[in-house]
Amino acid sequence: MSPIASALTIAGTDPTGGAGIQADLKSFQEREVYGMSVATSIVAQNTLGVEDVHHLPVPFIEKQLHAVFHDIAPQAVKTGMIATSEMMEMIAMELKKNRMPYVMDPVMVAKSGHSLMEEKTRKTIQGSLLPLSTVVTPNVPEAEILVDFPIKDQEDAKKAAKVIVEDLGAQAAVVKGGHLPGEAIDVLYEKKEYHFFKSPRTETKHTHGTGCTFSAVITAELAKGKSIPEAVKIGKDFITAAIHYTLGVGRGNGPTNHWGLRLQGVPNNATGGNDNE
Ligand SMILES: Nc1ncnc2c1ncn2[C@@H]1O[C@H](COP(=O)(O)OP(=O)(O)OP(=O)(O)O)[C@@H](O)[C@H]1O
Ligand SMILES: Cc1ncc(COP(=O)(O)O)c(N)n1
Repeated sequence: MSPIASALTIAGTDPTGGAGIQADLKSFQEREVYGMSVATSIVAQNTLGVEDVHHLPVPFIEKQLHAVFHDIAPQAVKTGMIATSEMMEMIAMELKKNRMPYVMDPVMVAKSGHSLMEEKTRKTIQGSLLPLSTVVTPNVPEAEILVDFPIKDQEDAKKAAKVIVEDLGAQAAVVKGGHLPGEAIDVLYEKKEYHFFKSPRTETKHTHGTGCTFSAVITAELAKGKSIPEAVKIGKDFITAAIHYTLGVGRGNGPTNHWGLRLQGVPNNATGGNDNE
């Protein structure tokens, strides 16, 4: 067993720290997992919206990945914003060479409405990254694109999670309930079973980066060797507290509180890494 667990995020940036790589690193740190990051796109954004996006050249993203893999082997990896098919195909090749638990957050559109993924890339996912994933964590609009049918309620979310696993080839899928009315219920489908993770809905506009944070915590817990349902449970508790203990930062849709769960006195369960070498 490695002395400590480490995790890698491959994603876009948010200079205001609420979403993307910055939110992922804060989440890894809170779970006492050593965090590493590879940037795919530099995004000029804040809590008011996305101003501009600069994609890094694919060979440069590849160099960053090599820099990590040649030095510190992570025990788990996640992807967030992967804007182009070329990026996606290169990352898929690297993940095939470096196998470890892999969480895919299929980021497509920012809450502010700005597209973070080219239209044609939405289809590339299915043939490249999705079948490699240990857990896929779409929100409702993303799941609708992946499965190609509307999701109006929990029954539809259940169907979608099953299709993502049984037809599209992910090991497990969590369809998040943030965009459905009522309680915030996330549906996990894994090993032919459903698990439901429920929390009251907090009435707030400060939900910037909730999906990034949730999937980063799942990644951190898989790096420690937790099972998928255990990791999702911790992810859900973490994001529920992060939304509840709002910081009130920012002029728009503010970030969540990454130390919210700590305020409830919940231990981080730090353990050694899950050896997958
Ligand atoms: N208002 C809320 N109150 C409580 N939980 C919420 C709320 N909104 C979202 N959640 C929870 O937050 C997590 C992320 O869900 P959401 O559907 O917002 O993801 P997302 O749209 O991908 O997020 P983002 O695009 O901001 O990264 C899920 O566990 C969801 O249930
Ligand atoms: C780099 C990056 N990744 C993901 C999101 C999604 O977060 P949200 O939907 O809350 O804007 C984002 N805004 N920026």
